[in-house]
Formats: sequence, C-alpha cells, structure tokens
Amino acid sequence: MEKLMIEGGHPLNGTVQVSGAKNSAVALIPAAILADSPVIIDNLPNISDVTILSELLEEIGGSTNLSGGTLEIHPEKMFAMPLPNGRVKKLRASYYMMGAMLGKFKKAVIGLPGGCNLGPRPIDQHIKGFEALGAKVTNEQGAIYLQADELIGARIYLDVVSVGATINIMLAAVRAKGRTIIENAAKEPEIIDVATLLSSMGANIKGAGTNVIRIDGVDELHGCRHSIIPDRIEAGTFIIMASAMGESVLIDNVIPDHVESLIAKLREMGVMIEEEDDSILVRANHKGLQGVDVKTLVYPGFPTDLQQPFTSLLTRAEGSSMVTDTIYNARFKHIDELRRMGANIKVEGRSALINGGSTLQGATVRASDLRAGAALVVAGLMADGVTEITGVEHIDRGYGGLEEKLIGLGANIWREKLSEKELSEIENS
Ligand SMILES: CC(=O)N[C@H]1[C@@H](OP(=O)(O)OP(=O)(O)OC[C@H]2O[C@@H](n3ccc(=O)[nH]c3=O)[C@H](O)[C@@H]2O)O[C@H](CO)[C@@H](O)[C@@H]1O
Ligand SMILES: C=C(OP(=O)(O)O)C(=O)O
Repeated sequence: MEKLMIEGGHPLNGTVQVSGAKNSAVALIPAAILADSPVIIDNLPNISDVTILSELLEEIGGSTNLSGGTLEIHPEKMFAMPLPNGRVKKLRASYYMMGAMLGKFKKAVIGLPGGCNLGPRPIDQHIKGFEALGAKVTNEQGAIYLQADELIGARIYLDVVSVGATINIMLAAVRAKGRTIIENAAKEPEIIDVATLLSSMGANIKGAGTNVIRIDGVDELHGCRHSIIPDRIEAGTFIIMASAMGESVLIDNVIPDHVESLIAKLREMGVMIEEEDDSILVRANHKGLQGVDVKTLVYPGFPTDLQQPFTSLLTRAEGSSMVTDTIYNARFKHIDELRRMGANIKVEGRSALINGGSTLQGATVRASDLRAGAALVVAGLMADGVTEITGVEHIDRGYGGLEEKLIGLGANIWREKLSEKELSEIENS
C-alpha cells in the first residue's frame, strides 16, 4: 500500500490532458457483453475500475486485451457465470453486469456492488426496472439473482432520477421484445455515451440525454469501435486545482458544456475562465476569491462528484460558503480531514458551512473515498508544508496518472510505500 505526498504552495502552470470518462468507461465495458462479436473501446482512463471490469469479463469467459487506453473485448464465449462475490464488491459499476447479463443471457447472479461509501446507495430502481421487463429478482445472502423466460419491453417510471438505474435498464432492454420507455430518466452525458455505443452495436435508442428514453428491442447486437467522451469530473477537478493554485492552466480535452455549472460557480467566486471548443483556460485572480453557496443536483446541475474538491477550494475563499449535497446526504467524510489541516467547517444535516480565508497546513490525512481523496489533493496543493494522504487506492479508482499530470503542471507530488507501522495503524483504525 502507498501514500501520496504533496508539498504545497507551488503554483500550477501549463497544459493538462483530461482522460476518458470513468463513469462512461465502467458502463461501456459491461455493455460489450451484449454484442456477439468484438467490441473495441478507445480513450479509456488508466484507472483500477477499468482493470477490474476487464477481469470480470474474463471471469465470465470473455477475452480482453487492454493496451494504451484501448480495450478489445471478445464476447463470443461469454456465459452466465455467477459472480456473487470477489471483484464485484470492489467497485460500484459491477451492477451494470446485472443489466448486461440479463439482456444477453436472461439470467445473472451478481453480488451487491461496492464503490464509494457515501451513505445508503440503494438499487431499488434498477430492480424495479428489471422486474418491469419480466425478470424475477431475488436478493440472497448479498447477491442479486435475476432470471427471465423472456424480456418484454415496458414503460418504467423512475421514482428517483438515477444514473445507474437509467443505464442498467437500457442495457437490459436493448435486446428485449418490443418497446421500453424510461420516464424520469437521468440526463448525464455518460448516458448519451452508453446509448451511442449501443446504437453502434445495432440497438435502437432514442432520447438519451433527455428525461424520456425510448428503446425498441432488437434480436442481435454486433461489435463496434467506440471512443469514450472526456471525463467531466476529472476535468472539473483540474479546473478546481487551477482555480486554487493556477497562474495559467489549460485543461485540454474537455467538453465545456459538461462543466458549465462548475464554471458558473467559479466565475461567481472571481476565477477567470476562458472556454474554447474543447479546452478551458484558468487564469490567476490576484484579487482573491469570494465564497459562494452551492447545491448539488442531477445533471445539468452542480455534480455531487465535484462537491468534495470544491469544498476544499472554498476554504481559501473570503467569507462564508454553504455547500449542500442533495444527492448524498452523508458525502462529508472529507470534512474531518480538512479540519485536521486547519479548515473552519461545520456540518449541519446535508450542508457544510465553510468559514473561508484559512491557510491550510500540511497534515497526515486519509482519503475515505474517491472524491474525498481528490478534495485532499486540492487541499494538499494549497497547504503550507507537506500533506500525506493514505487511502490512495480510492483515488486510483478514478484518476489515472494523477501525479504525472500534476508534476507536469509544476506541483511537487510523489508516492511512498507505507511502513509496517503505518499499515498496522490503518488495519487497527
Ligand atoms: C459509476 C457511476 O456512474 N457512479 C456515479 C453514479 O452513481 P449511481 O448510479 O450509483 O448514482 P444514482 O444516480 O443512481 O444515485 C442518485 C441518487 O438516487 C438514489 N437511488 C439510486 C438508485 C436507486 O435504485 N435508488 C435510489 O434511491 C441514490 O441513493 C442517490 O441518492 O451517479 C452518481 C450521481 O451522479 C455519481 O455520484 C456517481 O459517480
Ligand atoms: C461516487 C463515485 O464513484 P462510484 O459510483 O463508482 O462509487 C464517483 O466517481 O465520485
């Protein structure tokens, strides 16, 4: 196990390339199960979620070849191998194996997913969708058993706007008989990306990116080649880092529309941002930043996945700020760690109240989840002295080549192996 070390206070300058989107990649890889011939996915991020999903495809009899951001998937020999335990627990997106295997084999056994611990993350809307399509779904000893004689299109209204349920139902419905309509669907760009891949495989999907998606089932899906959209959350994280420590930072390979809610808030704070076709330039504001209030919402609202790194930035803004997470009310595990670094933040219910203007001090802190880790990296870049971040495995789920990218911008960041003593402290905590 390793820890990230950051010597704070170095200004950031230069260009950083954004990778392909994690939350697309983790749906596109399982989607390949539905094809009858090879699928090639380009622009994959170099993250552990991608590696684990590729291994899961091998567990069910597929063959995969991952090289330099391109994954070739051969689904021809895949079968409905039960996956009640093991790798499925290591990430959230293994739940997409349910929709894809149900769609292809009409049956699946998949353990309940892992992923970031953000408080309760039920999958009742996924199950409601599978049942509406005709599957019998049971939960036995922490695994979901799905079985259908045949899948028949249905009208499904989601009680909660859910990215995962929208994609999972699409995956199950593309090879169902007849028409499926998903109402109150999520509209995130990653949903459009998945629909684009499925359409290239021969699926018939209309309305992805709106709140009503219509799917006309087809008998067969074939292989194709697809390139993943840029990661708006990684891009947003670098935009936040540049807002905190940048002199002149170009974030390249980003779709500015996808980060509009973040850009609007940063401009309100006084950050100077220029949008180009597929890049964003952040320039230093020497007059200082102002605090703002922000509420996370479903897309196109402010993304919950940027709430944690944005909170770190607000510790350096003048005045008070309130951050409210309406998607995950317990997504505040980074706050205790930021306090250790000298931040003045109180959590009340779903909100964090930040008294800004603090100069953070380097400290030993722990990333409890992926974006908490990103928040601590932002804090470490701003802090006086050295910050040590453990829990790096969470950060590696979503940020490929983070140190290299930050070193390229002028940060002083490196990895060290944890000592025996540090390992035993973590095990006993
Ligand atoms: C792999 C992936 O793409 N992860 C993203 C996905 O997670 P995920 O797909 O798990 O998140 P959802 O959009 O499903 O969750 C949104 C809200 O709906 C609730 N809910 C969800 C499903 C359900 O069946 N019942 C239910 O009540 C959740 O508890 C949460 O409060 O979207 C989240 C919200 O943008 C992001 O933070 C995650 O990065
Ligand atoms: C919550 C996240 O990921 P996951 O849903 O994969 O746990 C995230 O990417 O911020």
